[in-house]
Amino acid sequence: MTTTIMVAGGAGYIGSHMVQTLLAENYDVVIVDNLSTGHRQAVNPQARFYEGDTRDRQFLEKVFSQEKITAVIHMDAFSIVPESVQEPLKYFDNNVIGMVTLLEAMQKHDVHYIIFSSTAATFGNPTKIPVGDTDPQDPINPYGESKLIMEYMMRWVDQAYGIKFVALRYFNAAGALADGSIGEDHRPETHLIPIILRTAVGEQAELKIYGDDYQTPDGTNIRDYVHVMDLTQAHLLAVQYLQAGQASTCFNLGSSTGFSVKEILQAARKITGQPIPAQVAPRRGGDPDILIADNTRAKKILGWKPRYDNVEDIIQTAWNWKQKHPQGYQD
Ligand SMILES: O=c1ccn([C@@H]2O[C@H](COP(=O)(O)OP(=O)(O)O[C@H]3O[C@H](CO)[C@H](O)[C@H](O)[C@H]3O)[C@@H](O)[C@H]2O)c(=O)[nH]1
Repeated sequence: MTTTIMVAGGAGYIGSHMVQTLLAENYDVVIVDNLSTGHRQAVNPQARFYEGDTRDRQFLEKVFSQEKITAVIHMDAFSIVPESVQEPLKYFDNNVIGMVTLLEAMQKHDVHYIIFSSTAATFGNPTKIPVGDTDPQDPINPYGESKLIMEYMMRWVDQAYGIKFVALRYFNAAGALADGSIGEDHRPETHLIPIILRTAVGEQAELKIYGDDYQTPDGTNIRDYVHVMDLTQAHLLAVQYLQAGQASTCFNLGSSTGFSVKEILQAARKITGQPIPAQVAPRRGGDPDILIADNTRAKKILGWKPRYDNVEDIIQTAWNWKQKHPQGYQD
């Protein structure tokens, strides 16, 4: 019997890669996306696409009535940290209210499984590195707070209605499908690797390195870059984990290796063969010194095996995408 999976946010960066992984594994896929940050061109034609907003009860009612959904992969959220600080209500409205209506529809239509895109931002400034799955969560921005609220909501909803969840807390999602056919296209773009590659092709004069006075060996922030296709594999395993009757839980998803901004820049210079000018600028604000995941539990319990263990390989896939789509998606 085919299993139908709804990907909320399936036209977004991670969502479009998720859809690709599910289709490759012969799942039947339903995409829900309002295209506010996703792209029509990123919608995989092999999936059934419903254009609409997860906060819209009538819209969700239509989708859940027409489709027999086994599990929801919820990747639909705003995720720009500085924007969330400027406009917190926009984040609580989109992220938290969207989760309320989605869980309501799931309850009404007897959908028992949800895999949720959470974030390292739920930890705030971590109490230790690497960050373990059960370490204290204390967000320092509304984006992280909204995702933590969503984690809590799912716990209560599981208790009340038996909807099982796996929350996957991504560290720094990066890279693209290896053939460069889909990739990362945020507007505005705030993420390090796409900005570096934009600088490599001369679209931007120089990379601004936001601070070199952090408590790290070269003074720049250290992050844990994890390939987007490795993230999607973890979601697939999480669906299977819940279908096997396992308990709701949360996992940190990262490579468990950290790279500084300067190290990423060096790796990108090597991959692209371009000089990529860079200049140290003031701190951007809200950046913890170091974020590295402890991925032991995800590996042990889900059987997750990240395939990209080399940051140059990750950057290479992002470069493939950039070279094939210099202007990103055309919609
Ligand atoms: O032009 C730039 C862009 C980024 N950086 C630096 O590069 C590092 C990575 O920045 P990103 O914006 O690529 O990623 P973040 O670590 O800020 O954010 C990621 O992790 C967050 C959780 O901590 C959220 O989940 C967020 O959505 C996700 O993209 C940071 O030290 C940042 O200061 C620069 O120096 N220059």
